[in-house]
Amino acid sequence: MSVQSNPYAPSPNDLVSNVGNFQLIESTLREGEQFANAFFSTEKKIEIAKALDDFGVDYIELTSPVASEQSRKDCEAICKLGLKAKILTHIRCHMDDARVAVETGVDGVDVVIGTSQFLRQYSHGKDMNYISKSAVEVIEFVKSKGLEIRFSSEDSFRSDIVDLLNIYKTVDAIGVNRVGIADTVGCANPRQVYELVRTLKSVVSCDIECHFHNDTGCAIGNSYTALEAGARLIDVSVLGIGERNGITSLGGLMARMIVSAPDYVKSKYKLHKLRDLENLVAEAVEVNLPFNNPITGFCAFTHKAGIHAKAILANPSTYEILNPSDFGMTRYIHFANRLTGWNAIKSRVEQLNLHLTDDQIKDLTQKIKQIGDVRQLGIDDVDSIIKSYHSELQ
Ligand SMILES: CC(=O)SCCNC(=O)CCNC(=O)[C@H](O)C(C)(C)COP(=O)(O)OP(=O)(O)OC[C@H]1O[C@@H](n2cnc3c(N)ncnc32)[C@H](O)[C@@H]1OP(=O)(O)O
Ligand SMILES: O=C(O)CCC(=O)C(=O)O
Ligand SMILES: [Zn+2]
Repeated sequence: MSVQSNPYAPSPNDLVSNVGNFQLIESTLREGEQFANAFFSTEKKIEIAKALDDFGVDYIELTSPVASEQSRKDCEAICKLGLKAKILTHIRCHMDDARVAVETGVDGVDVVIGTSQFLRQYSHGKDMNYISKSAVEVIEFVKSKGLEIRFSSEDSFRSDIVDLLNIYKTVDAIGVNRVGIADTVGCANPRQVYELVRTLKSVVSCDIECHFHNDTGCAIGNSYTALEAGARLIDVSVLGIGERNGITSLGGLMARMIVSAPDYVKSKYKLHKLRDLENLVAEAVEVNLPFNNPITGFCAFTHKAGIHAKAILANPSTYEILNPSDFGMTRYIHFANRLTGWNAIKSRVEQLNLHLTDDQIKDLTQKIKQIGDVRQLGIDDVDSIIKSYHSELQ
């Protein structure tokens, strides 16, 4: 059989794509703290930061140190842990915030200010001239302290494109490390993302980071498209927790990226730790893992209908684009239902170490379906139907 190249990988001729060379800014301890249910004690923040670091994220973003006294102390405590991931804090575009941030021990500062008409009018009330001046002042100050600095325009997709490009050009010219695009209200679609990132890439030389809210369900798709268009960094949080219904989820993005850049993703991230990480955060914010969560949802690798089960038993790739073992998970063939087929039942008979001919298994399958027509079946039910069918034949 000929070796086929991966159809989901970027084309080798696509020189702008960062699909196989992306970084994660993990924001569970910043955006995630804005999730309605979130309250993280200092100990819990430290536990989550260590788990994120162990998973392999590149950056950990923390709540602004001016949010509260304890937020500042927690930021300092996490900086002292000596993690491999770089520690960032996230502040308004204001010298008062910047002065506090640079004293916390962080490796870098993420600065943001709204550029859309909505935010200019109703949030901070400043015009583009003021925004540009304060951005330059904050960036030069943070740089003078030897720290990384990123400048981001909040609500980028509802901002005027000329305003956006001007401010990004200004900050790029003074040596900002990254610029950020933020889909603060989750309004952007993948095509708009591709166009904005490509346009921005043609006017700045620094890296581009993207932040996508999931109000309209596009966060993971938009993140992928941003990387295709040349963005380098994506903001994520565990389970996607954040303001409203949150942002790109770490696990969801891993699912997408392992398909397109398997070697990169597997070598960089400890994927088998994803489930523990998600359980840790889910428990901390008192939610269950969503049933349809990519990778770790309880049925993410469960195959039910007979047609699926037969093919999966023959070759899992028929109905799986992700390999559960890459994440320390296992697949499951759901045979105790009326949609089952004789191939699934045969597999169960073999697991029970029983011997029946194919014709007997087909007959047995019809009996299981008859019972499945009147009530929900459990594994134990079907196992006893199989066992009594078998013993009646003896
Ligand atoms: C889209 C995002 O998620 S951005 C990140 C959001 N994160 C946070 O808000 C962190 C938690 N926030 C807080 O603890 C508080 O809001 C603080 C400490 C930052 C500010 O608290 P307060 O001074 O009481 O102000 P309040 O929260 O009511 O209003 C926000 C203030 O920030 C100003 N502001 C808002 N965005 C920005 C910005 N990007 N740059 C500079 N100033 C800004 C507003 O003008 C307003 O100032 P005002 O008091 O002069 O009107
Ligand atoms: O700093 C950023 O880039 C994003 C800020 C934010 O959370 C948002 O705009 O939704
Ligand atoms: Zn956000």
